[in-house]
Amino acid sequence: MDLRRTMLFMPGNNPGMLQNGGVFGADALILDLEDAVAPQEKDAARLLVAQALRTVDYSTSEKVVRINPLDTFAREDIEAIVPCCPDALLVPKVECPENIGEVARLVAATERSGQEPVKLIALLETPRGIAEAYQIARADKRVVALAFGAEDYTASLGAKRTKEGTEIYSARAIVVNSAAAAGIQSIDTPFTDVNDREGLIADTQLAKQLGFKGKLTINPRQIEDIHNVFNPTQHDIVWAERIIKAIRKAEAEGSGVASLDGKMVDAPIVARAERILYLARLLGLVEEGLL
Ligand SMILES: CC(C)(COP(=O)(O)OP(=O)(O)OC[C@H]1O[C@@H](n2cnc3c(N)ncnc32)[C@H](O)[C@@H]1OP(=O)(O)O)[C@@H](O)C(=O)NCCC(=O)NCCSC(=O)C[C@@](O)(CC(=O)O)C(=O)O
Ligand SMILES: [Mg+2]
Repeated sequence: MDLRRTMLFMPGNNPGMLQNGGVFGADALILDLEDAVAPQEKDAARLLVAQALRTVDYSTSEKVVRINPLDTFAREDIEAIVPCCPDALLVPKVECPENIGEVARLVAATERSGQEPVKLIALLETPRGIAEAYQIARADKRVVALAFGAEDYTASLGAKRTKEGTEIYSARAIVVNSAAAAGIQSIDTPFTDVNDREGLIADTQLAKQLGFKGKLTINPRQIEDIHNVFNPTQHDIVWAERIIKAIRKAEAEGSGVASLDGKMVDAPIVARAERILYLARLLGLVEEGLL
């Protein structure tokens, strides 16, 4: 599983940000050719992003490029960017599975032989995209995640954005459920007030509670807080270890159900504990081979 707790946007027309992106420890970096770049700067940004992919060391961060929508500059973006070996493309304003099919076809036609296949992440930010989320998630084997964009979504709805996010609750739930049904990740919308730490933490906790596996990120100062929310706590890890021990003991005694602190422990609880320990091992929070 690829970690995508944070996916940091870097405007594709900002050489300083593109140069420094690797030092912040984001799980993924999104070199943006879409909304962060004005129409008259698209050509220059495409060249800059291609150059950055070839020359900048982004350390362990996944390299993702947000291309433009199919009805604008997607073809030019794919032709210029795919040969520079990004790990994935973030495809904005995806409305139907055919959009993904078309991008996948263009990517396949551009990839060089022997090149690692470029993954796709579908950004759902329109009412129709939300309505077709599951079909989009299953549209092509390259699709590894659904991401949610609340600003464009609420603009299309004509709904007012609030800090509490009641207006995006149902769309968030659909994105999470559709991604899980298709066996891929879901990534939440960015929190746009970079000076409101408390708000960011609360919004990320809500996203995690709903089932999201990460959050789009717009500023390096947001990374640590988002990681802290998505990382398993020491309390989670201790709980998960106790669950695994309890179920192993029950199994040794011929039972599939255990009891811990008076609560039933069965398969879904064990699966949750295993996920916590898997993530903890991936993050180096517990020793390899423990349990
Ligand atoms: C928000 C702000 C202006 C704040 O500026 P500030 O100046 O206050 O930041 P400071 O913290 O003071 O910066 C301290 C130091 O960090 C450097 N630094 C800052 N940000 C950095 C970064 N991202 N990458 C690398 N470096 C960075 C900076 O250069 C400085 O370096 P230095 O001068 O050397 O000290 C700035 O972060 C920024 O531009 N973010 C990216 C915004 C963006 O990409 N938006 C489009 C994508 S979202 C989108 O499209 C979603 C959606 O699709 C979804 C939907 O639909 O909902 C939609 O449609 O909305
Ligand atoms: Mg958008």
